[in-house]
Amino acid sequence: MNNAIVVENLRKEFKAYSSRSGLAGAFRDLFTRNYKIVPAVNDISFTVKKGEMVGYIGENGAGKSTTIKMLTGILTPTSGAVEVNGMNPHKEREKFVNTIGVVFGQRSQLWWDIAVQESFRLLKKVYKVSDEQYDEHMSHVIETLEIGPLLDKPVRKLSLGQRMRCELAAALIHNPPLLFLDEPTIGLDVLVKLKIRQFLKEINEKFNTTILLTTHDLSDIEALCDRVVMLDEGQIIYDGALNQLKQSWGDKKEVEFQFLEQIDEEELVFLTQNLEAVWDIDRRLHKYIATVDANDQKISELIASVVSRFKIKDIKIQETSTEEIIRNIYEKGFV
Ligand SMILES: Nc1ncnc2c1ncn2[C@@H]1O[C@H](COP(=O)(O)OP(=O)(O)OP(=O)(O)O)[C@@H](O)[C@H]1O
Repeated sequence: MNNAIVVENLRKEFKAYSSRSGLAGAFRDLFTRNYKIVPAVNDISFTVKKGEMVGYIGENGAGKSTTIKMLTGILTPTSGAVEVNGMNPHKEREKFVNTIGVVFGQRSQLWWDIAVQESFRLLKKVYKVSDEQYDEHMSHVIETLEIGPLLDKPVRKLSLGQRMRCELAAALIHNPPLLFLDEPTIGLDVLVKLKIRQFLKEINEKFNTTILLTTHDLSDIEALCDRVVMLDEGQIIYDGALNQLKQSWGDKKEVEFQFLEQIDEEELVFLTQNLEAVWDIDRRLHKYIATVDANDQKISELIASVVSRFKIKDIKIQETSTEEIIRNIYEKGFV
């Protein structure tokens, strides 16, 4: 068995009630069955190999958390099949939960009012981890994530960055072969982010831990994942190497024109007709940022025509960043 996750035609439908206002409206909707069925996850299929670190990305509401909830057994699929670590997450629950670790960045897994080490102790019991296993594994985790001084503090007294490091440590108490991380670096400062990324790389290398990572921070994905699965309105729109995604855009570059003065509507039409996509305009600074085909001949012709027509202050050309590539895929559907 080489796969950690196998998803086949997975679907989750929710009832979307037509929002009548107030409690009475909500009850009326419920009893009059005034709702539409909306697929949050729409017949998706993908596999993740053991030891892979995969970025699971998509805009708000794309269906990422719903997928993770089905993969961890929190939600039951409407249809389709899921196999995680060779098991159905809804059967053999006790055995199953021992093989996964979960971090939901937006929701605490730790008990709010008790000291972190008490939470750890309770989880150790839940997962039936022996004292020896705990000491051997967790002393390293605690040291690497630098959470030793936090262990006797109640969770409610921790900062977000401190709590997230403790959440990650808690997900690792039983050293699971598979980690689901749903926005683990949300709201964290750069140093904590770097620490968490470094740590994830380390456990992946040391234990061959499989990681499915959901984040809106593409620098997390670039730092950790070779592969991305991209979701849009519940459907997979890209599944492949991050590098390949970049290469498919290798023939495009971004050009920033800064003019000396405001250009008028007619000139803007000329500009948009000659550029592939103008996507950012700062009228105050007379700046226009656009994607162009990276064919050198075409770029120099374009620049010559712009220079002859406008009073130019500055022109900058650069490779399109991954962030822009992905934004453009969502906006324009290019892959
Ligand atoms: N319990 C629920 N009942 C009804 N609709 C739901 C429920 N949970 C999620 N949805 C809907 O399903 C869709 C997908 O939501 P989901 O939370 O999976 O998106 P997401 O990709 O994780 O978004 P985000 O990046 O904002 O966290 C959304 O339209 C959401 O409103």
